[in-house]
Formats: sequence, C-alpha cells, structure tokens
Amino acid sequence: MSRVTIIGATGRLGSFASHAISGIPYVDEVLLSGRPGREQSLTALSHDLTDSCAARGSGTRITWSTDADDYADSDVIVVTSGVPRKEGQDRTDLALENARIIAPIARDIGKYAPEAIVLMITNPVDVMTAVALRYSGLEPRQVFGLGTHLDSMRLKALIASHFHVHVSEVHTRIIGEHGESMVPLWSATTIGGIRVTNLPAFAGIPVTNMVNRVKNSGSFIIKNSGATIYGPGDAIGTLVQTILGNENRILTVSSYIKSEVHNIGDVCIGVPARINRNGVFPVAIRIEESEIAAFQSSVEKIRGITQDVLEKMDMLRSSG
Ligand SMILES: NC(=O)C1=CN([C@@H]2O[C@H](COP(=O)(O)OP(=O)(O)OC[C@H]3O[C@@H](n4cnc5c(N)ncnc54)[C@H](O)[C@@H]3O)[C@@H](O)[C@H]2O)C=CC1
Ligand SMILES: O=C([O-])CC(=O)C(=O)O
Repeated sequence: MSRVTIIGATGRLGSFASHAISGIPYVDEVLLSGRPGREQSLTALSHDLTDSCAARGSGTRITWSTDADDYADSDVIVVTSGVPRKEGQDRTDLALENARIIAPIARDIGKYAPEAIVLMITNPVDVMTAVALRYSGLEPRQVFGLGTHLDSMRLKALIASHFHVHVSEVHTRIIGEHGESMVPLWSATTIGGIRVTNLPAFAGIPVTNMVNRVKNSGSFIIKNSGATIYGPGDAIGTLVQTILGNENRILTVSSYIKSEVHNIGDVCIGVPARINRNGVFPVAIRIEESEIAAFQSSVEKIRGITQDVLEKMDMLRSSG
C-alpha cells in the first residue's frame, strides 16, 4: 500500500503531477492537499482524476484534504505550493516569498509525516529544498528537489533530436542550480554508450545554443503558454516511481551534499543521486576542471541565496 500526497494539488503543476502519479502502478492512493477555502476545487479535481483512473482501468483511489494531519502515513509527499514566476522574473526572485509559504508546510510534514520522503518542486527549487530540510527537521536523505533532472531531460531531448536517435540512447546530466548557473556535464554524456566527445559528429553540434535553449526553456513556455506543466509533471512521476519501486536509479536531483563533488558542498543543489525507497543518496563524482569551476560558482550562488533566505526567515520569526 503506498500513499502519495500532493501539497498544492489545485495548482497547474500540482494537478497534472497528481494525474501523472495516479498512473504509477505502486500507488494505491493519491491524496490531493490544498489550503482551506479550496474544497470545491479539490472535490472537482478528485472527481476528474477518479474518472481518469477509471478510464485507464486503474484502481488508484483519489482523496482530498485541507488538513495537515492527513499527511500522516504518506510514503511520499510532493510539494508544488507556491508562487510561480511571471514573465521577466528569475526563479530566484521568488525565494523569500516562497520560503514563507514552504516553512509552515515543512513544519507540518515534520510533525505529521516524519517518515515520508519529500520531493520539493516550488522554485527556486534548490533553495526551497534547503528550507524544507531545515523546517521539517527530517534527514537529508528524506528531502530532495526536482533540481536539474528536468534540465537534464530537456538536454537529452535536444541531443536525441540532433543526432536522430531515440532518447533512450542518450544519457546526459546537468548539475548545479536549476537556473542560470546550471552546469552541463559533457564529460558524462553518452550516445549509445559512447562518450559524446568521442563521436566525431559532436564537433559540429551547437553546444551553446542547446544549453541556452535548456536555460530558457521554462521562461519561453511561461511566456507563451502560461506555465510549465507536462515536462515537470512527468518528471515528478518518474521520481515518485523511482522511490516507490525502490529502483535505485541515478537521477540528477537537488540534494544536500557535504563534499561529494570534489569536496564542494554544504548546500542543496542538483547532483547525481541514487534514489530508492529510503530516499536520496548523492553519488560521489569526479568531473573535468572546467566543470568543477562552473559547479563551484553555481554552488556559491545557491549557498549565498539560501543563507540569505534562512537568515531573513530567522529574523521574521524572532520579530514575531
Ligand atoms: N522545479 C521545477 O522544475 C518547477 C517548479 N515549478 C514551481 O512550482 C510552483 C507552482 O507552480 P504552478 O503550479 O504553475 O503555480 P499555480 O499558481 O498554478 O499553483 C500554485 C499552488 O500553490 C498554492 N499556493 C499559492 N500560494 C500559497 C500560499 N500562500 N500558501 C499555500 N499554498 C499556496 C496554490 O493554492 C496552488 O495550489 C511555482 O513555485 C513554480 O515556480 C513549476 C514548474 C517546474
Ligand atoms: O521556469 C519555471 O519557472 C518553471 C520551471 O522551473 C521549469 O519549468 O523549469
């Protein structure tokens, strides 16, 4: 029996992620959680998703609640609550506003579901992962963020399309911030198991254009269709399936690292991590010199914003 709770289920991403999760074979119950005042919307969404499960021949139960004590017994909790960015904003502009939304939610998770694995989605996701870790009091293995998994999938799609190969033939990773300072690891990119840098055709690929397209993907979609929904929603589905299926896949997610990448750490940021039913375990890696420098600078950026937000949150708490 597995129960997955989505906090922020009435939002655009939350509702599609709930749909994606309801199709995972290991999931018996999807609990749609929302703020008091959202009862009608939660009821309607639960009816729609129940119809969807019936149409797919799935026996997954869809329930809803506005009470935090219903987080209890969740195996996985996905948090999509918070403000999305508007056209022209950077994800980091949302840091303090969303930290104020995430902190009480994380406290409730720590109180009512201390055994759960928590997947953070709210942006800026690396910073919100640190906020959730601090305020829930859970262990680092239990709290992680979507991080650069979605960016890695975006790059994978571009590489597959460029080389006219199936996406399953491409393995690639982007580490660091889910944002401007992300670091593509060409040293860890393979096509058909062959390192991309060993393929003569790699010399001609528009690397800079591809990386810029990944960096700008979210803002392009937001500008032209309002929100990113299907890419992140299905990426959330993959992560939930990896946890509940105890699959031990290595995916690039925002996780607390101490020193796993060339002794760089003390931050929540996108790194390769092994994911299973017990949570998320960053994998120690060695990368190339230029990649280390870029990762170090991404870490410093995110560590700085995280410290600033946590200090401001402390000040707000002490001033009542
Ligand atoms: N990490 C990633 O790759 C992605 C992250 N996101 C982030 O996910 C978040 C949600 O995005 P959307 O679903 O498009 O936004 P939305 O506006 O459609 O939904 C926001 C949700 O948060 C809830 N919410 C808003 N203010 C709240 C408050 N003060 N307290 C409690 N709940 C509150 C709303 O009720 C709603 O359920 C944003 O922060 C967005 O940036 C979105 C896509 C991808
Ligand atoms: O761009 C945004 O604000 C939403 C997001 O993180 C993404 O789709 O990568």
